[in-house]
Amino acid sequence: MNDWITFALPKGRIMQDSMELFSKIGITCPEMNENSRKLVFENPELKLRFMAVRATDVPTYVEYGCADLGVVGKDTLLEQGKKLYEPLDLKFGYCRLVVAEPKGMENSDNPLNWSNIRVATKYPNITERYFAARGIQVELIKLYGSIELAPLVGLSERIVDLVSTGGTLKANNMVEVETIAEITSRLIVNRASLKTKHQRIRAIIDGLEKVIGDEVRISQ
Ligand SMILES: Nc1ncnc2c1ncn2[C@@H]1O[C@H](COP(=O)(O)OP(=O)(O)OP(=O)(O)O)[C@@H](O)[C@H]1O
Ligand SMILES: O=P(O)(O)OC[C@H]1O[C@H](OP(=O)(O)OP(=O)(O)O)[C@H](O)[C@@H]1O
Repeated sequence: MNDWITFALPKGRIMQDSMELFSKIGITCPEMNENSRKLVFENPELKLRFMAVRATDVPTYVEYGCADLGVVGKDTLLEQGKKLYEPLDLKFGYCRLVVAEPKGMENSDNPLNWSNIRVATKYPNITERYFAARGIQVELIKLYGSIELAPLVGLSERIVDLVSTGGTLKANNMVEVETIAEITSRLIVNRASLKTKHQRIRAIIDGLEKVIGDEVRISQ
């Protein structure tokens, strides 16, 4: 089995973009198109295996070598701070990590005057670091989803969360006040696999790099 390549892919929105990109360098898995509750899919002809995992668990599977390669949002990498080899920005999954607050509040609320604030977020480490660098003390409330609910019910006025279309903020009567980071999906690689399966992994990285470069050039 050691000549197989295993990918850890997040079950959510990144999965389809990942497989679309991989198909451009011949990495495919017809078994994944079947509707099932399976978590591992194989393409025996190409000796490829795909694991469908929670987005936040992708770095763990790659770190421990259960997967040779993984696709994960930069937000998750920044939050977890694991030392993983991250050779490629895959350029999809674009969104921004922002500070937001209820609409109207921004008129009287100058971020330069913040000294002690409460923030609800899925990203406590990034949030803590971001505000600490500016000398702002932050009381963190860790949530696991639907972050935009927090200000509506008085849990916290401010949130740190991802924004893509801006639709969720708007629907919940909130506005962005600061951008913390621009986010895209990244390819991550297990360091030992990079040595033991060097040829196959190098070919995948180089192939993807070329496809992404070509796409960027065409779109410019
Ligand atoms: N609205 C969005 N638009 C574009 N990309 C997004 C958006 N929200 C999240 N992402 C990116 O997709 C990644 C996975 O998000 P997804 O919603 O699929 O999983 P999740 O529910 O956040 O994670 P988990 O399953 O571990 O709780 C995020 O880490 C981020 O990089
Ligand atoms: O700007 P938009 O295009 O509206 O996207 C932003 C929303 O997408 C993500 O939530 P997700 O759908 O992952 O749900 P969750 O909050 O339950 O994690 C993010 O946490 C925002 O809530």
